[in-house]
Amino acid sequence: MAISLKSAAAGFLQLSNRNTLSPPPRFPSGKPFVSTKRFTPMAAITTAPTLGLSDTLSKLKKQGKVALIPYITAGDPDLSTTAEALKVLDSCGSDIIELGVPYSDPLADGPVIQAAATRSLAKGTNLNAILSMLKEVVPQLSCPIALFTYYNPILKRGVEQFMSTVKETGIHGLVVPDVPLEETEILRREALKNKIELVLLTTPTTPTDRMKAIVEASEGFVYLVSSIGVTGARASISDRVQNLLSEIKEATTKPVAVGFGISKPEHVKQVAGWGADGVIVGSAMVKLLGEAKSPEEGLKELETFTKSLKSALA
Ligand SMILES: O=P(O)(O)OC[C@@H](O)[C@@H](O)c1c[nH]c2ccccc12
Repeated sequence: MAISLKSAAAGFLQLSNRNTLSPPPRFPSGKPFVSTKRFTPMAAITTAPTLGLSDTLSKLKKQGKVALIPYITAGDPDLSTTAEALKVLDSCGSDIIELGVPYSDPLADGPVIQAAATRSLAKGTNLNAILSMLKEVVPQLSCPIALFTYYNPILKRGVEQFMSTVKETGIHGLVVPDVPLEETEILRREALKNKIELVLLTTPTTPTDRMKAIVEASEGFVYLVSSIGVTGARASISDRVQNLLSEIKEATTKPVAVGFGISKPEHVKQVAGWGADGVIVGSAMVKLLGEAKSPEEGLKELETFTKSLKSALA
């Protein structure tokens, strides 16, 4: 079941109007992730710590570049492939990677990401397994990771516990699409305490004063949702994004990344040309990985696709 992001005008998704959040999902009892691939400890020790989200984006801005920000769903088709996919995305020039925690009720997701979450949960993927995988893989990456989760898995674990556990993995950012602005205070406080950048989202139907509050509170970058509705590749990107970008840029000097629907090199070029500091591509990446004939096939297609998007930003 997906709800239109139109309702996000009141904050994010209308979940804030719920008296009680739906019961948190029961995470399957997946085994902790144990990679078959070992990295040489020296690589981990000598790798310079990666920059955070905002530092990465301001460095790119100084170079006159726009960030490529892929999203993939953790555990689809499986966690070992996710670990390899993070390395492929990093080596193909991704500047930030959004890693999605699969959730049983992904209200803002379209069919591709919903199906990926269902497959991943059916495989037994859970937050603990994702975090142990990240502990192993993050030191091998040169780009920062932003963990992407709905609000419930955070509430289930407790905000303080969630933030400190997540910080131990070395990730830099957090994106929570359905946290109502009114409830971000505790999230922001705990995120700041753990030096995690909490990214907030604004949409085409968010009233200007609310957009300004969101932009003010957002860390790392501001996520501009390009169109109403749910995630999913679109044939074209609305040129309304250009005006939305200028409105936001009048309100802040923080970097703004655009997501929703972007699925081709020409989309990437267009959105970058409209002044975006980052371009987010999710469903198109998830489809390649999750629907390939084999994990190896999916990783190869992911590499080719990511390189095509990267060259569109050159
Ligand atoms: O899938 P798309 O249309 O390329 O959009 C990016 C999106 O996948 C990613 O940022 C995301 C995944 N799930 C979300 C839920 C809400 C907002 C954003 C997201």
